[in-house]
Amino acid sequence: MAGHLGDFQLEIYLRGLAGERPELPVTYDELEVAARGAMTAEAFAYVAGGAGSERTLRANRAAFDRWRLVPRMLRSVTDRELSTEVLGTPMAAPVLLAPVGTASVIHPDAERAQARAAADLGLASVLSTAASTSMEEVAAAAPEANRWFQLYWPNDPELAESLVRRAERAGYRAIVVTVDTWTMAWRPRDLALGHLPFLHGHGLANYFSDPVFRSRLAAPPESGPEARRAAILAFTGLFGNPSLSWSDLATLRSWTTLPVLVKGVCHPDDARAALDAGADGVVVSNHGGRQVDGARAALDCLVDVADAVAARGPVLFDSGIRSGADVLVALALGADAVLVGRLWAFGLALAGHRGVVHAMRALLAELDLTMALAGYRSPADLDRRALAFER
Ligand SMILES: Cc1cc2nc3c(=O)[nH]c(=O)nc-3n(C[C@H](O)[C@H](O)[C@H](O)COP(=O)(O)O)c2cc1C
Ligand SMILES: O=C(O)C(=O)c1ccccc1
Repeated sequence: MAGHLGDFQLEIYLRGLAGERPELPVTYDELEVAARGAMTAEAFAYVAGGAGSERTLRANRAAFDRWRLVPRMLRSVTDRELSTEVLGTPMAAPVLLAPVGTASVIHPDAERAQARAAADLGLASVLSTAASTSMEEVAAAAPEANRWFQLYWPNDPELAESLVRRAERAGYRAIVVTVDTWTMAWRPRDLALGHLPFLHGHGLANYFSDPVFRSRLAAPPESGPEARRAAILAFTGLFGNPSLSWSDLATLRSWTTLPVLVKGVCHPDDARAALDAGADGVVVSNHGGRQVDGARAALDCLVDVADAVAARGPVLFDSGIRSGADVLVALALGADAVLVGRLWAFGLALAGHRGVVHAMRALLAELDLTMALAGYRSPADLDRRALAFER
């Protein structure tokens, strides 16, 4: 039988027959519990936590529970196709590994493991600006991976341009500019521990390796503890840019020929503004509930944004995807692909590269099996008629 992504299920049962239990959990909730035991309290708070009272973190989940698939039967689902292409990037399934900054607090292999896992599975992977491995090192570690670069647009325009040009040179295939995080939100779990990873030097590799950033320093960061502290402080001073407006997207466009996606769109008017300003696509996201506490669930924003964008460009979605069934719901509501953040991060915490592959394979297997059991052969066949809304 030609390989289905769902074959991971059979593989697990066959190993069970040989007396072996899966070493790692197959559900998000159990991955999170296990990952908690494998991480420092600080790292777990940082990854699992959200903004404020975490209302939006919870709302992201609650929104999924209101949509139910209405399975269809006897529709000949032997030949299934999950692969797709988004803005010229092929992917084995409409699932990307979301940018997760300062991943070295989670596991030393961090973004290398992210990109290598994506390559192993044929998925696309989005590298954070706030990575603990430079974009060139990640490219060298996973040259065959389909890599996109996520831009935190700094308030130093020359640095912004340098980051974008480096990404294009290093073979990244799209720029994902994140617009919901020009500063870190009020995050009580991190505040309670008084801990922010980048103040400890995590997630700064793209800055410390950048010629423009380095030219702003009195001494190179590696020349001693004092210089390193000064470089970290310089980073905090230029990380975000609250003065940006939609018209600035044209400047970003002028730096690169790569497709540009705007990540962090919730309002349909912002989706239109992004496309009017020259973006090629949008990512509906509330940053996994980490930025605006009280913000509407990302899934509830998806419907309105998908309607506003119509066929003008791809609509990607993240914030709250925990299972293959969740992926189906987001696709049926109009997403062309989804990103997952914490899921791969917890896999990383448990077993590095192997853990990321495991967590993603479990998601893809459930996606494939649930899609087929619900009567669909490919994501393109899904639309809102696949769902019922439960109050
Ligand atoms: C620990 C952590 C770090 C993150 N860092 C970034 C980042 O550097 N850049 C970015 O655009 N989004 C970042 N995000 C947001 C994710 O890209 C994504 O929007 C979010 O995790 C999706 O929600 P999920 O975790 O429910 O899948 C981060 C999320 C987490 C959990
Ligand atoms: O923590 C985050 O959500 C995030 O996006 C971020 C921002 C700056 C540095 C590292 C991560």
